[in-house]
Amino acid sequence: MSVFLHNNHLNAAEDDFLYHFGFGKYTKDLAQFADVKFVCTGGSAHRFELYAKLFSKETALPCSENLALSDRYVVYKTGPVLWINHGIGAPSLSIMLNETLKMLAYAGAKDVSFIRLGTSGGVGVAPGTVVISDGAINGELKQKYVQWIAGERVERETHLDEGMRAELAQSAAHLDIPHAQGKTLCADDFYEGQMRLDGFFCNYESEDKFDFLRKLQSLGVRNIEMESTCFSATLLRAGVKGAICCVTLLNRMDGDQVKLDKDTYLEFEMRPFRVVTAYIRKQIDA
Ligand SMILES: O=P(O)(O)O[C@@H]1C[C@H](O)[C@@H](CO)O1
Ligand SMILES: O=c1cc[nH]c(=O)[nH]1
Repeated sequence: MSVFLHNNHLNAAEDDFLYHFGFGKYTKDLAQFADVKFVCTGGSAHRFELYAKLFSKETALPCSENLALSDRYVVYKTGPVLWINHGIGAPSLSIMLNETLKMLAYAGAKDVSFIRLGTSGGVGVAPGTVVISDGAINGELKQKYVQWIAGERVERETHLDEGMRAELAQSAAHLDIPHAQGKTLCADDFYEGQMRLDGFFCNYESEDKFDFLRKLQSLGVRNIEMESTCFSATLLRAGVKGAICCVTLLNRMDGDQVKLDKDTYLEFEMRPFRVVTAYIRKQIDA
C-alpha cells in the first residue's frame, strides 16, 4: 500500500522543503526513494551510519553517502533499506517521522515498514536481552500517545504489527540472541520519568521506585525507553507497519546507571541489528 499524505494542505505541484533533513522536492530527486521497503531508525547518528555500512558490506548493496544536508539527522540508503537516526524522545522522533513519511509519499514508495532499533532499560530481564515489543504504554501507563494540539489534549492509539514482531522473535531465536516479548514503557525523560534514583532531582524513595518497577512488570512491561508510543501511534495513523526491537543495557531491578564497558556496549548494540537484518534479508533475499 502506498504511503499517502494525510494532509490536504500540501499541494503536489508546490515545493516542500524538509527542513530537518536539509532537502526537499525541488532540491533532491525524491524519486530515488521510490523503492524503499524498510526504514530502520533509532537514537544515535553514529549507530545508523555504522548499521548502514555494515548492511552494505553484508549484502553487497551499495551504501549512499549521508543524504541528509542538515546536522540534525543522517539518512543512508542501501537498496530498499533506509537508515535514519531519530535523536532522543518523541519530539525529535516526530520530526523525523513526519519528514520521512512525506519524503516516501512524494516518492510513491509502497508497502514500507518501519523498525526501531534502540537501547532501553530492562524491567526484570538481563542486560543484553533484545525486547521485541508487543505494545507501548505512556507515562500514564495507558497504551496511548498524547499530543497537545491547539491547546487540546489529543490521545492516539498505539499499535505494533504482530506479524513483524513474531518474525523478529523467530529471527532472534535462530540467531540464539537472548530475547523477550513484552510491553515497552515510553518515558518522557531518562531520570525521574523512569524513576531513576541518580538524577539531579529525586523526590521519591527507593521503595517507591521498586513498587513502580513491580507494577510495570505486572502490566507486562519488560523494558523502558523514550520513543515507542510516538513511534507506534504515528505509524498506525499513517497506515504503515511498525516494530520495535530494543536491547536492554541494564536490568533496572539491579540499579540505574549504565556501566557497560565499550566492547560490551558495542556487542549489545549489534544485537538488534543482527535480528532485524536477518529478518529484512529474508524479505528482500539479499
Ligand atoms: O535508540 P536509543 O538508544 O536512543 O533509545 C534509548 C531511548 C533514548 O533515546 C535514549 C536514552 O539513553 O536511548
Ligand atoms: O535505561 C535506559 C537505557 C536506555 N534508554 C532509556 O531510555 N533508558
